[in-house]
Parts: sequence; C-alpha cells; structure tokens
Amino acid sequence: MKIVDIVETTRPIQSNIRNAYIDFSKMTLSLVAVVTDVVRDGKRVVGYGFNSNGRYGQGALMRERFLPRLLEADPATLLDAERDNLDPHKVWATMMTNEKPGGHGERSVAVGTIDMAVWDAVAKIEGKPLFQLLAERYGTGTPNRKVFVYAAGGYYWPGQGIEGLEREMRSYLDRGYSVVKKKIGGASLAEDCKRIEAVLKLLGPGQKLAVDANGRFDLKTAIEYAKALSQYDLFWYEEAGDPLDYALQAELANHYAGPMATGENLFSMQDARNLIRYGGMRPDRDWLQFDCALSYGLVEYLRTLEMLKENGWSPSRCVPHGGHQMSLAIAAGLGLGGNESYPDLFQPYGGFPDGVKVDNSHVLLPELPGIGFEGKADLYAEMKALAA
Ligand SMILES: O=C([O-])CC(=O)C(=O)O
Ligand SMILES: [Mg+2]
Repeated sequence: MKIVDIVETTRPIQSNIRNAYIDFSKMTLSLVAVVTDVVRDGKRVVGYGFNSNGRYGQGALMRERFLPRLLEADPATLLDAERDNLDPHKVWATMMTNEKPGGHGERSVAVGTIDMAVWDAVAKIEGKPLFQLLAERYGTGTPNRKVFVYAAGGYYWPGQGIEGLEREMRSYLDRGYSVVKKKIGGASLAEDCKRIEAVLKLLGPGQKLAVDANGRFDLKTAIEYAKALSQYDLFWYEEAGDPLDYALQAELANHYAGPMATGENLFSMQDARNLIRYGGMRPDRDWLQFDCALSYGLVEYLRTLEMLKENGWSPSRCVPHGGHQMSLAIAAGLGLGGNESYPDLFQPYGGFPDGVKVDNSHVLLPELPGIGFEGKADLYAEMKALAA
C-alpha cells in the first residue's frame, strides 16, 4: 500500500468580520487530499484535511518541502509495522526531515493539515471512525461520542450594533447551544461591557458567555479588563495577551479568579509546555485551546497530551480552537473537554455531519469511517472535486 498523490488547493474563507487583532477579509485555508492505492467498498481511499481559520493557506510550504519529502520517500518507510496501514508517526517524521527545532508557526500549519488527511485515510483503511481508532490505540478503548460544543461568534461586524449582536447570540441559543462566545478588545472597555451585558441578559439558567481578546492586551489593559470582567460570571476569559507572553498570563491569574483560556496560537508541544511551566494556568479551572490543525497535527497533539498528563493536567481541560471535525474526533476518542464551533462562519469547513443537532451544547457524533467528512454534503463536495 502507498500514497500515490497529495494535492492542495488554497480556498477563501473570508468574511466581513474582525476580532481585536485582525479582520478576515483575505482569510484562506489549505484543503488537502492524500490519495492512496487502497480500495475500500469499491472506492479508492482518499484522506482529507484542512487547516482552521487564522493562519491562512500553506500551499507554498507544502509544495516546496513537505509534499516532495513524502512523495519521494520509499513507500515502505511510511508503513505501520503492526498493521496493514500507513503509520502517521512515520509520515510525520518524514515530513519533518531536515527541519530545525523552534520557531513554530506556518510550517506547523502545513504539517498539521497533511497530518489530518493522513489520519482520515488511516481510519478509513481500518474501516472505522477516527474516534474509535483513537480510543483503541491511545485512550480507554471506548470513545464517548457525546461531545461538548460551544458557539463562537460575536465578532465586530460593520454596522452590527447591539441589536445585531443580540440577534446573533439568540440564534445560537435557539440552535441548542448553552455556551456562546463573543469578542472583546476591539472596542473600548466601556463599549465591550455594554455588549457583554446585552448578551448576559439573553442567557437563561445554565447558559454562559465566554469572551476572547485575541491576544490584544498589554498587561495593564489585561488587568483592567480582568477587574471589569470579574463582576460577570463568565465561562472563560480567553487569550488576554500575546500568546508567547507567559509572564503576562501568569500575572493575570493574580487578578482574575474565574476561568481563563488560551493556547490557540501555540503551535508545538514545546510551546504548550512553556505555557504549562510558566503561564500560571490552573488545572482546576482553566482551559487549553491548542488546535492540532495549526500545530503539526495529531501526532504532535498526542505529545502535548502526554506532556499535560506528566504535569497533572487532565485532557478534559482541553477545548481546542478551530471548529473542525478532526478535533471532535479527538475529543470523542481521547476524552477532551469539548470543541469549538462556529455556527455561521468559515463554511463549508466547520461544523458537523448533516443531521447532527446541538442539544444543551452537546453533539452526538455519528459512526462514519475516518473523520466523518463524507457525512457533510457541502464539505464533501469540495473535497471530492479536489480528488476522489
Ligand atoms: O477570531 C479568531 O481568530 C478565532 C479565535 O480566536 C477563536 O475562535 O477563538
Ligand atoms: Mg480565540
């Protein structure tokens, strides 16, 4: 068995939104297909992957370095020694040949996207859902198909106003979410507090709001916000300062007793480990948002989970960024605390297989081979057009 081709296309996922740091007017992602010579149910097995929003498509890096390394490797060196299948760890090591340590970012997205497609292919070759395969190989043996999801939105839209924000948040609640997220730091503190209070008024018992500053604040501003936010009972206060400013994050813990969240812009096990070592994050209440699609894929994420375990953190404190089905599968297979979801953004890439309903902020994953992309018609149409 072997990989016969890998193709990439860069696709727009732009919209008219902004967070405290960027707008999404030129946002793209890479969509990748890993084509194998394996046939299942009369069809060639093709694995698919894409990166989540925020870091743009990485076709240039893939074409220059990562795809040639895989396609030029002796196919036997990519095989699983114990199973008739590809070995994602060997594929990963081949992609990372002659790559120096450190400086994680961009290449971590290229590798993470290809890694997603490889795991999709591996689970399809094994004829089972990826969450089942992960539970058997790395977890308790039994997946939990019921996964917590929250609705991420509440961006700054031109002309949206408070009514528009309320309409948006109410529509998430109406669709079964009980945790919703909105942006902060893209307006004044006073204006942000008005927006927060407008959303809090919509919430019923058991429903919560999370806020996300997208790394915008210096320490002084992060603390000013922490003081103001402390009056609300928020689900979390996310990414207050620069993702690599561990001292800021650690100091913030002295000013904010409620849950904090961060990690979506840490792209390696080593960076995640520095957050755990130096960032003052509290395993009894805080949340970790590392996103495998941006950070060297699941092969690296398994290392991150191992590191967390060594440091006394449960995988249930992880709720990845990105809103993709790969993290849903990891959550179900390995006991993460849940996954992000963007009900109205970045389509057709985000979301769930067709027919999956959100109920009290949980979804039940269907038993589809691989990651489950074939269950989402609009997404699978894009994938099939790339390679089938
Ligand atoms: O706005 C973004 O860049 C996405 C983000 O932070 C999130 O989903 O938490
Ligand atoms: Mg965020």
